[in-house]
Amino acid sequence: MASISGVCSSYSSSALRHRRPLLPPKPIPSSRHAAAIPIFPSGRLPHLRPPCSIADLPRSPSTTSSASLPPEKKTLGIEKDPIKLWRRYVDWLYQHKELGLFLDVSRIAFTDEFLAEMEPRLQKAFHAMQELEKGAIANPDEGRMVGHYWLRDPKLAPNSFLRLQIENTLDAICKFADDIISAKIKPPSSPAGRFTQILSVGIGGSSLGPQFVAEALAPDNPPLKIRFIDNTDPAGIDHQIAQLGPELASTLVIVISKSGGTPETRNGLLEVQKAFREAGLDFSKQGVAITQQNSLLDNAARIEGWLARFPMFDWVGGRTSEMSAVGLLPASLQACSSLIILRCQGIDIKEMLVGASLMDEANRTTVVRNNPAALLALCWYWASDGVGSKDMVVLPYKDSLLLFSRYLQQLVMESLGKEFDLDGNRVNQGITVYGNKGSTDQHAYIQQLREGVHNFFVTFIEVLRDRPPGHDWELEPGVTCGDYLFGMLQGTRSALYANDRESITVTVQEVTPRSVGALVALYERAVGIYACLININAYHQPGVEAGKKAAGDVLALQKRVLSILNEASCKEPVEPLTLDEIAERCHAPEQIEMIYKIIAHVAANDRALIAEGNCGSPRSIKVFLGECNVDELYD
Ligand SMILES: O=P(O)(O)OC[C@H]1O[C@H](O)[C@H](O)[C@@H](O)[C@@H]1O
Repeated sequence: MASISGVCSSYSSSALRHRRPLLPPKPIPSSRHAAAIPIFPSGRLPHLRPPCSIADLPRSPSTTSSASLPPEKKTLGIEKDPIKLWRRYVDWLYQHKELGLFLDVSRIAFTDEFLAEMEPRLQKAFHAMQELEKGAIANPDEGRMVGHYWLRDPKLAPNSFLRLQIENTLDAICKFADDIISAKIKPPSSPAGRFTQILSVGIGGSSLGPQFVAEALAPDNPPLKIRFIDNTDPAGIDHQIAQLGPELASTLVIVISKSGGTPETRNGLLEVQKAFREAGLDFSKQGVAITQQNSLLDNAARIEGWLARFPMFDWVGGRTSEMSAVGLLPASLQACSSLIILRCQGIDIKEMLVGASLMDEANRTTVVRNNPAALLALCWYWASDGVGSKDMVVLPYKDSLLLFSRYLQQLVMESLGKEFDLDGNRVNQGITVYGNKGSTDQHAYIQQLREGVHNFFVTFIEVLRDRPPGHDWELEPGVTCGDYLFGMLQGTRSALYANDRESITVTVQEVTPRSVGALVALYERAVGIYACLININAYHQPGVEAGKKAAGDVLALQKRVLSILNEASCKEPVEPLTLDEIAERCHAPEQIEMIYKIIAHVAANDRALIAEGNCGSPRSIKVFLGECNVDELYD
């Protein structure tokens, strides 16, 4: 049995959010004072970027710009006169009639000068987006097209092969969902005679969209309830499997991974398959894969004869895959009331696609004030000086939209958070996104937003319809519960603005498949346009690879450590080793800290490793294995 004295098992991971120090409030010269251009800490000049160089965009030489102002000047420029503000509100209010969606940018204090300056850059961004939609290699590093817009309008796909792939996949999803919901396809050994649970195994873009949509749109008591494994945390996985209990026999497991080789997803699958084996169930009769053709996952699913396989396309990125099989299959399975199961359908995925397609259409106009995604990108640029100097706090005032900010966190931060621009300059770009929901968050951190460090702008998401018709009542004369929610949103917006905190408000009538599709499409396009404005590739994620590689190195080192300990523990008498000795025998003296952490972790997990000494003073520790495995091969 493993044991280690002290507090070795209390290691905690570091904070999730990476914060960049704010730029010092140096004066930024206007174009009329171009001579005194300040050098920023990273050596970059945030307002002097060339246009987006996606595809074959013409490159214009850098020009001096006053596209944004330092914080103190912006504050001075914030309009407070209510009548002038009302005029600004009316002047700038964007409405999408068919979608019932409004965008209010009046509480972002951009100036006419800023608009004029951004206009040519936005036109270049529009051109780049047109090229992207036509099939340009918009992800140059990976040599890939970027085709998520085709998913909701397949006729836009650059050739008929791709169009058919999209259409056929959608047909296959609808048919499969119908067959599952109507119990035409059943689990082999469930007394229920139909699937009753869905377990989605995936991470990042292969999970965040489905989680967001399930939270937003799933019916109250769906006959097919969805749950998620989105980590390699064994306790978290156990928790999900334990909650399924005997219903594992009627669980449809959807394994989602574009690459088909993501370790967390593979581990989740292996854990679930083990649970199936232990329950005497045949996983292949209940497993579905969504992945690229011929990936490791695809091959395993094919060889093992899983229930179904659906394709992920090379030209759809994980974080923009909600309208592919990744998002549509889980959504289409989340059916309504079990009483009418034979006539019941899941979340209306076609409506989601319509919402996204209508929003895409609106975002194709080159008239900036009529283009909601461009307006968002413009506001982001203004509010964060085009360098991410302010964070984006996303506050939907609707419980069902709780996961929108989490979904946007990946979409925005993985797309925009880049070290280099398209010309190879080090820019360390990005915008930090966080938020949960209002008014809940008013009782958590709004205090700081109102009065504390001024390093953010807010996006309120407002939903006009409080609850389905016929259910409302007045809990005070003339006031409903929903009126309170409305009041909280409006009050917070006003209170923040009164203290010079800028905000955007997106309003939808209701949370429906259509409005959810529209919101996804709105932010996808805003990210694309903003990426063009700051001249970065929004469609790759080179930084993620570094962490994955480092994790692989840690596991390789762990195998070496265990192998060396095994060798020493097989000696007669057993030879306990100090950390220095282990590091030396691993030929990795520089890795001694990691070796210490590996030993502490293994020791905390009953893995036959004995560490004597006080973990508070690592040099005193001596380690050996409680069992010698002569045949054990750790490499
Ligand atoms: O879908 P997968 O290939 O399993 O990838 C899952 C996730 O992996 C990486 O972390 C990427 O940075 C994400 O963009 C991606 O969504």
